[in-house]
Amino acid sequence: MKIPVAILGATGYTGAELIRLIDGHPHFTIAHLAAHSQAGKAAGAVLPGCGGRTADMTLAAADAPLPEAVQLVFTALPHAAAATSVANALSQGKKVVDLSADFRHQSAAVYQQAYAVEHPCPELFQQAVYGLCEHARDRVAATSLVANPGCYPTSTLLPLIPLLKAGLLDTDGIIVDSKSGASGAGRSAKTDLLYCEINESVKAYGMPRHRHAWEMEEWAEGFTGSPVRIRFVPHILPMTRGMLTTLHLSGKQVDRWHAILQEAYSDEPFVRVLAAGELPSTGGVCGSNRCDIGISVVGEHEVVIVSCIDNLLKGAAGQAVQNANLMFSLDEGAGLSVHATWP
Ligand SMILES: NC(=O)C1=CN([C@@H]2O[C@H](COP(=O)(O)OP(=O)(O)OC[C@H]3O[C@@H](n4cnc5c(N)ncnc54)[C@H](OP(=O)(O)O)[C@@H]3O)[C@@H](O)[C@H]2O)C=CC1
Ligand SMILES: CC(=O)N[C@@H](CCC(=O)OP(=O)(O)O)C(=O)O
Repeated sequence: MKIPVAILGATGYTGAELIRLIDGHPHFTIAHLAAHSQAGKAAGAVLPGCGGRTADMTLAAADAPLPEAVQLVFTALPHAAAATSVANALSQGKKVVDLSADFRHQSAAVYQQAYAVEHPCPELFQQAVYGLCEHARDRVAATSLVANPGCYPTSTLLPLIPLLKAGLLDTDGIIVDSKSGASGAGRSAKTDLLYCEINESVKAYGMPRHRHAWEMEEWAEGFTGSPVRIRFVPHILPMTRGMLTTLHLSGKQVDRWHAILQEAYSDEPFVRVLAAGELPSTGGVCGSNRCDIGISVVGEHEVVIVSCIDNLLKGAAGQAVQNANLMFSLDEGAGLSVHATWP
């Protein structure tokens, strides 16, 4: 018997990716799909990529009661809107993986600083686990609420955490420069994301402090005990999906850093540390749940690290399924691919 799953926010980009992953999953099955402005329509009428019998499912309203049989709920809703759906699902005894930012912070004060809105249910912060799977397995397995990490923080924290743990990084003034495909901004139309405005163009945004800078700093310290100061500049590129993050780092014993990262992730199917000096590309990871990390020593104390993920997979729906697998004591890689859709 497969485990029945609900996806709230099924008509968005991450929702569509969740449908694809859950429909192909050996242990989960889709029992309920919900949307907001598109509620009442068939999934296939709103999602051109959705096929099979799932395309005929009617989209419920995001706040409609969940079927009793549902054991797991993915909330792929905008931040602030997600929190109340999460609270409702938990009160009905469901496990929840929340893809929004609503439970990624440890205090309402930090959330409010980063998102400029008051949190609707801060009492749930206590039970939320920040689901960066490779560093939070045991806690994820033991909770009913996983806060799925943001895409930029995932691509930043995976290379940073082992080096911080080794105590070799200068922690003051880490520069994180990221590039994202336009699907990172979601499906709702925004004028600055029109084809004519992003095609043949690259732009930086989110300055002076993008909301993910708080998340990166909070969890770099949360996982390692080392307070860090991060200057983060995101960019949007004229491509659909993929994320490339370049970290400009300094510290000591830089000749050891490659080995430290390799050792940290040698048994991890979804994190690949490339040979010394080799750098990754988004094309090498898109379609997979992998994070590829490349490292280049550029001075006696200076290093450039480049990490790549698919923002919709390891940066969102893929990591969400990885977390769900852990919550249900399944094979962590069930339903996920280590292979990209290359070329
Ligand atoms: N895109 C990405 O790469 C990543 C996204 N995320 C996060 O995942 C969540 C979903 O993102 P994404 O799929 O890109 O978003 P989209 O904008 O593509 O989709 C949003 C979804 O939420 C529904 N929705 C919109 N407004 C409301 C509302 N007020 N109440 C309830 N439901 C609503 C929409 O329904 P309808 O279509 O019916 O209006 C749609 O299903 C967000 O919190 C986002 O920050 C996290 C990591 C990466
Ligand atoms: C390109 C783009 O706009 N990206 C989004 C980040 C992706 C996202 O959805 O953010 P969460 O991970 O916090 O949910 C942004 O900068 O706000």
